[in-house]
Amino acid sequence: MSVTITDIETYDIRFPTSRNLDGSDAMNPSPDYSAAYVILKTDSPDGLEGHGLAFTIGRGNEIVVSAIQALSYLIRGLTLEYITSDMGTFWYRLVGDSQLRWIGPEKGAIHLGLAALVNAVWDLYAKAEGKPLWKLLVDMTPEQIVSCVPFRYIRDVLTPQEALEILKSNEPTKHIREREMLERGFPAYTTSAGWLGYSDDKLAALCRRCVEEGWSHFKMKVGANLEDDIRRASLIRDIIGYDCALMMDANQVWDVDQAISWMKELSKFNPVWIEEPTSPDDILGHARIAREIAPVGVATGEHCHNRVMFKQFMQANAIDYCQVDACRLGGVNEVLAVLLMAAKFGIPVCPHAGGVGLCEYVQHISIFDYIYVSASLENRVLEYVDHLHEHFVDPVVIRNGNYMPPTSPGYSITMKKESLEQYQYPTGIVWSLSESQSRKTM
Ligand SMILES: C[C@H](O)[C@@H](O)[C@@H](O)[C@H](O)C(=O)O
Ligand SMILES: [Mg+2]
Repeated sequence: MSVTITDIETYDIRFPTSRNLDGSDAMNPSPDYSAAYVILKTDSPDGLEGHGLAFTIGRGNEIVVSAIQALSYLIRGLTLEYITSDMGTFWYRLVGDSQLRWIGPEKGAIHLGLAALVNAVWDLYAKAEGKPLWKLLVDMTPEQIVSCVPFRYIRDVLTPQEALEILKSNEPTKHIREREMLERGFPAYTTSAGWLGYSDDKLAALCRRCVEEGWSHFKMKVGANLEDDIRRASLIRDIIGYDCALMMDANQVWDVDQAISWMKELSKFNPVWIEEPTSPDDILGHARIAREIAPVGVATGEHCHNRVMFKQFMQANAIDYCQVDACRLGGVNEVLAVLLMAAKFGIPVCPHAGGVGLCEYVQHISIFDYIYVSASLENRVLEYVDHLHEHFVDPVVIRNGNYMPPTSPGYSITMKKESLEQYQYPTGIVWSLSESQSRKTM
């Protein structure tokens, strides 16, 4: 039975995370985790909907909501059958609108809006098929997957034929890895303790709790002040020891030379990687940093806005870890392109998560990547952050520091109705109350 997308609803959802400095780092001292949220309404008698979001950190979320609205005419009235008969062409249709393309192309707010919409379509598709997204992808043939991938601009490093070969080589054994995932889950690391705005006491208490909960991989924020970084890294190492892995994240604050000298100081804490050491666009800068601070690895991706950027990072030996982001790239289709390129280059994919809904999204990506694309867990860990999961209908499940595969149909990104109401900006109760309180105290 065919399902038609009849309407597109958008929501500006913001959580006041800056009040506790959750999510704070050297570049972003007070983020309000936010979602430019979209619901695809359909004419299905059982109320089938597709949900998607793009993550932002507060102000400007309304711009991404406008981007979704601007793109929505390209989807309204289409049937799911028509879209899924050729997902690749559908993706080019969204990315190819000549007038909208001018304000990208394939980057910035317009691409974030596109990501929310594309992911909403995949959510709808997976729900209609009655499968979680990772399973929908795992059950596809290599040819079906390749037909979803945008190869434009990346054929010089990965042809459709090569992509097909990667998938075909893993197809006969994918059931073994699927069983393994269902039993053990996908290994994760936690960023929950290491936010820059947390006091030493809070940092220490959270690290202790994470060790008790079974975590063995930790990420801390660095980059604002070297003495603070050294003190905090010693504190963390005292608690987690040297058998656990420690990652560091500078969120783009350094120049290239500064990144190298700073990391020479911090390398005694044996970090696995330094993340976003400099501008996310400086591919050759990352390559130099990677050369000069090895064996500490270089990771980036949460601000890597399209597959072309990732292509060049990989070609230039500028990244050791590829941190794809489910809604910075243009949704599932473009993520598939990056997973396949990473497999060809032998670069581990460790997606960016946290934020709001990013953990819910990327668990599907990593599980699919392992089962069908990379077939390896070596050097692969998926980020986890313990915030805001209570707002989702189908929140992530963590067991012993591993993500357990979602079982409900869809992309796990559907937010609870009451959360959408309460956190809508600026009219939801959470924001209207704080507005009236601040007026009273003026
Ligand atoms: C502002 C955000 O919390 C960032 O600090 C966060 O995405 C971070 O870079 C991460 O890697 O989780
Ligand atoms: Mg980061």
